[in-house]
Amino acid sequence: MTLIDVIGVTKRHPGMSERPALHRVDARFYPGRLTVLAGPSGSGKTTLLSIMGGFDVPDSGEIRFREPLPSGTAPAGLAWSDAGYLPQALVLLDELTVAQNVQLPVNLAPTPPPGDLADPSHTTAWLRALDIDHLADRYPSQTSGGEQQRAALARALRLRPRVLFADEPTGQLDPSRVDLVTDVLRDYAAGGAAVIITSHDPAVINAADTVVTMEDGTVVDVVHRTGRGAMVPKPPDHAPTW
Ligand SMILES: Nc1ncnc2c1ncn2[C@@H]1O[C@H](COP(=O)(O)OP(=O)(O)OP(=O)(O)O)[C@@H](O)[C@H]1O
Repeated sequence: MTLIDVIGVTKRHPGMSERPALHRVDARFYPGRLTVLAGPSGSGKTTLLSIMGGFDVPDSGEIRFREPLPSGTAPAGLAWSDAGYLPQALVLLDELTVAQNVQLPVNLAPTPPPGDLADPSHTTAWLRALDIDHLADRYPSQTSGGEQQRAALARALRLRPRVLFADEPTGQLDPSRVDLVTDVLRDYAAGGAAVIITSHDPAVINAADTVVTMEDGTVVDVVHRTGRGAMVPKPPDHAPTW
């Protein structure tokens, strides 16, 4: 079963007169998989991700969420516990420390998170997993771009969302940290979440369970892997549109 269906989505940004950013895009996203949106610069990856995450709206077409996501909800209505989003711009708050930034979704949640999820030990665990626990008490401006990127990823994962959207999550990292973050994303997906990211990095694309390749605002190829390196053209329940 899919978790997210993208159905006939077209998007023309303001000022785009000719080719739209997305043209009748159909795509399906599955839980338990790390999916990479790949393709050349300007092919529409960020636009698709931001529409799925509720930061932009399509001109036509729709995004459908399936259980356990709240079906019938528009992307902008998703809670942080449903969907975490890592934008390219990171948007860390400068007046909060790294740890406080990561804890922020707990403090902003309209209802208390379940179990002990509010406990700051979860923030510490994400900081440790992403190798930035030694920076917990620094302010973002006192950290490197790659460290800020990992802090923003920890924040997106903090409420253990069922889907994670991440725009170029390794774009500012050196190769060893690319491997670390890729492993974290793979492990998180293996726990049952849909992890959907954009990337140009061959190492990240190679580690993906599914690679959706875009060109000129359309999906031109979808490859699912059964295990590392083993490629299959389609999953068993795959629909003919893919
Ligand atoms: N806010 C905007 N206003 C006008 N055009 C935009 C805007 N955002 C994106 N575009 C255009 O839409 C198209 C798709 O852009 P998008 O950012 O989705 O591509 P991308 O595949 O994510 O690129 P990259 O790999 O460089 O991040 C491009 O032609 C881009 O110039």
